[in-house]
Amino acid sequence: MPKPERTTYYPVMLDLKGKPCIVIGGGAVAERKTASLLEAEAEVTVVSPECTEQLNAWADAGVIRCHKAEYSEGLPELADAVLIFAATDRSDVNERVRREAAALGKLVNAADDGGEGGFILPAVVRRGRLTLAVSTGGASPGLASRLRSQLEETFDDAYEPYLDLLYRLRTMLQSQVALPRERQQMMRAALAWDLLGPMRDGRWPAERSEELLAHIRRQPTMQGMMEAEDWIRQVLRQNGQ
Ligand SMILES: C[C@@]1(CC(=O)O)c2cc3[nH]c(cc4nc(cc5[nH]c(cc(n2)[C@H]1CCC(=O)O)[C@@](C)(CC(=O)O)[C@@H]5CCC(=O)O)C(CC(=O)O)=C4CCC(=O)O)c(CCC(=O)O)c3CC(=O)O
Ligand SMILES: NC(=O)C1=CN([C@@H]2O[C@H](COP(=O)(O)OP(=O)(O)OC[C@H]3O[C@@H](n4cnc5c(N)ncnc54)[C@H](O)[C@@H]3O)[C@@H](O)[C@H]2O)C=CC1
Repeated sequence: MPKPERTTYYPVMLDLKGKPCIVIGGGAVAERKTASLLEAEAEVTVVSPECTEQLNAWADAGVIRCHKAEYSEGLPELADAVLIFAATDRSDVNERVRREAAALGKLVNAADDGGEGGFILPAVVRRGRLTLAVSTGGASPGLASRLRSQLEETFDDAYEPYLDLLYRLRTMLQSQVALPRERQQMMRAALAWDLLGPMRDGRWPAERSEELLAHIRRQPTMQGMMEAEDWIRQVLRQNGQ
């Protein structure tokens, strides 16, 4: 069988907080794209004569801006947008959005093509600071969705406090340990403690993380990390390992 053409997409994590984005169309697909933009705290404008109940509720609550009109070229919101989404059920309209975006040198996501507009969306799992994204490059969005469900089972809520602890530890070491090599060594030691399991099964309650951080703050060296490790072992033994 001849190998069909394949695009190698470039994955990035965008910070869209407070950034203007525009969604053309107001159906189920537009709602899903808008929901993920809101999760990222983007400023969303929707342009569509008809909108889903949820989109209307967001507009009424002032969470998004909504223009109840058909798309037409030259919208200032489109020119200002960092990202553009064409999500109507009319391929001719989506194509016009794609052309206008291209003329402005902007990236566009078109819901009805295999990614010609510049970018496609992955299926996403979030656990606090952890983001897992799955893409099949447009080959099978349904499979991307199924894999996302599987990941949701494997990667549970324990990752949220676990990553919060790692984040706070890393931030502390960045300000207290001057040598990057020593910091890296200390972070490797912290990862090896593998506190995820104990956080999951209740052997490591949240206040223990505070105590651990205080301990390392008092002695931000490899020696301090080794002593912290002994203390962790003791805590876990007490809590019935
Ligand atoms: C190229 C891409 C462009 C883009 O939209 O970014 C695109 C395109 C198209 N999707 C279609 C159909 C479906 N899309 C989904 C679901 C999702 N689609 C998403 C992304 C993408 N969809 C991008 C590629 C992603 C990748 O492959 O990696 C997800 C991951 C993310 C999101 O949308 O936020 C989200 C899952 C979220 C989750 O569950 O977590 C389902 C399943 C369902 O609804 O349950 C179906 C029906 C089953 C099926 O067809 O597989 C059609 C055909 C329409 C038709 O037949 O008319 C097209 C158009 C075409 O292929 O030309
Ligand atoms: N990328 C994806 O994940 C998926 C993409 N699709 C594609 O996305 C398209 C849209 O799907 P749904 O949201 O389910 O359709 P829908 O029929 O629920 O919504 C279509 C929306 O487009 C709006 N619209 C129509 N003409 C317009 C215009 N001239 N200007 C502005 N808005 C206009 C309508 O008001 C309506 O809100 C489908 O036709 C299909 O091609 C479908 C499923 C998944």
